[in-house]
Parts: sequence; structure tokens; C-alpha cells
Amino acid sequence: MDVAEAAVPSPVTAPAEQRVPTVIADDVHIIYKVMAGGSKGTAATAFSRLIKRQQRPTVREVHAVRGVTFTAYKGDAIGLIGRNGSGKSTLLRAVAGLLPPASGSVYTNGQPSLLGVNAAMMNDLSGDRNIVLGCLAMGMSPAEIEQKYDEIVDFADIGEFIDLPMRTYSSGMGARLRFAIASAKTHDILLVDEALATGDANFRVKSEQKIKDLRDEAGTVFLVSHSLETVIDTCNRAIWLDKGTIKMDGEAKEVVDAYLAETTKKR
Ligand SMILES: Nc1ncnc2c1ncn2[C@@H]1O[C@H](COP(=O)(O)OP(=O)(O)OP(=O)(O)O)[C@@H](O)[C@H]1O
Repeated sequence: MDVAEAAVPSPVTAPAEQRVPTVIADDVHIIYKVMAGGSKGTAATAFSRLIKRQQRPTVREVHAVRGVTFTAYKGDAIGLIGRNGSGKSTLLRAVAGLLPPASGSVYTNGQPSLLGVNAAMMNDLSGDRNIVLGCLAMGMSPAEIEQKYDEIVDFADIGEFIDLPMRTYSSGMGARLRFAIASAKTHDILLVDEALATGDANFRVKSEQKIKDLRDEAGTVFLVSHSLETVIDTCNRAIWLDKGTIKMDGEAKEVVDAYLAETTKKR
């Protein structure tokens, strides 16, 4: 049997030669550039500034990820945890290749797929049309889509809403459908951003099981979540981000415990 197909190797204890790297982040820095407006004023003063080309808005930099280095392996399910604004979503988007690092590099062995609660769907199209579009966008063939279609509808479990335009969905229903579509395919590297938190308790249990299955099917899963319980239940490893840097990287329960100890200490 292929080593990579064996039981999930622990990122902490498995011998280095048994692990297959899928994502390597090497001293990654992500800087957002934001236009910061100058002093406030009336429309007339703004117009005058425009004409005279004075006081152009300054570009402000937000250094969201600061020198992050880690290696993720096949079979890893990694929870990204940390306070609001610590850089979790930014790091996820960098792994997805959506944000170019200002310095450092992200190397991936396989195709990363980002499943965010804001993943683009066509709001005016019905759920079933979006299933077809979403699957095509993931590179599935029409035959594969036909084969997986019922499974996706069953998993999303949104009843007759499947025939209605997505703009009529609640945020939880939209998230269920997105998750059902994304998880219909085996991903090399699946990136999940808080999608589970928007589902109800029943869906959370189903989606946690799905993440475990995806992980067992040999991919690597990254999960950004504020639900520490979900991270412990779903992930074998956690990375704790603090102000854009890695504060701790290791076995999920240990990292969550350390994070909880620090947040409760600060109260
Ligand atoms: N598009 C953007 N433009 C400018 N700054 C941004 C942008 N997106 C995020 N930031 C900033 O980058 C930093 C990290 O944000 P990020 O969303 O990655 O954090 P997070 O850990 O995912 O937060 P949360 O838990 O609240 O979702 C924050 O200071 C945020 O204000």
C-alpha cells in the first residue's frame, strides 16, 4: 500500500520520510494596500483638491501575515485558530493562490480549492443550476456531475429550495449548498473558511464527518474556525495565529488548550 494511503500520519510523531508535503509556506508576508482618504471635507473642497491634484489619498499598508512558515502534509487536517484579525483568512487565501505574498513563497503540491462562505455563486440561478456550474468550475465532467448530482442534493438537504434562485436562501442554506458542491469532489488541498459555523447543529455534524472523509481520501484540509470544538473534532493539527505570526503549531488539542489558557488568562 502507498505510504500516503495509510492511516493519517501525525504531523508531530510520524517519521519525516513517511510524510508527503502538500503545502509549504516559507516566510510568507502578506501586505494589503488600502487607500486611506485625506481629511474630510465638502464635495466642493474634494473637487477643488481633485482639480489642483492636492492631498491625494495616501496608501496605507496592513501587514496581515508576518513571516509565516509551515509545512502541511497529505492527510493533515489543519485548523487555523486565533483572534479576530490575526490573519487566518488572509493566510488561507494566500495558500489558495489568491493573494500574492509581498515576500516569501507558498508552494503547493496539488490544486488548492477555497471553500468560503462568500464563494461566488450565481444568485439569480436556482440551486440545481448552481450545482452544475459549481461542479463544472471544479473541473468535473458532465458525466461525473450526473453521477454526483443526487448525492449533492441529499447532502445539502435544503428541500424544495433546490429549485429556487439562490437569492431566496438563508445564509445557512447557501453555505450548505456550497459545502455540498465543494465536497462532492476529492480535493488535493481543500480550504474551508468558517463554512461549518453557518450551518445548524445537524449540518455541522454531517460536514465534520465529510471533512474527516476528505482527509482520509488523502487530501489536505485547512479549516479556519472560531469553533474550537470543531477544530478538535475534525483536525489532527492546529496552527494558532497571533497578529499575523504563528504562535503555536502542533497537535490540535494541545494548541487549542494553550490558546484557551491564554485567552482566559487575559480576561
Ligand atoms: N481586503 C483587505 N484590505 C485591507 N486589510 C484587510 C483586508 N482583509 C483583511 N485585512 C486586514 O488584515 C488583517 C487580518 O485579517 P483576516 O481577515 O485575515 O483575519 P482573521 O484572523 O481571518 O479574522 P476573523 O477571525 O475576524 O475572520 C486585519 O487587520 C484586517 O483588518
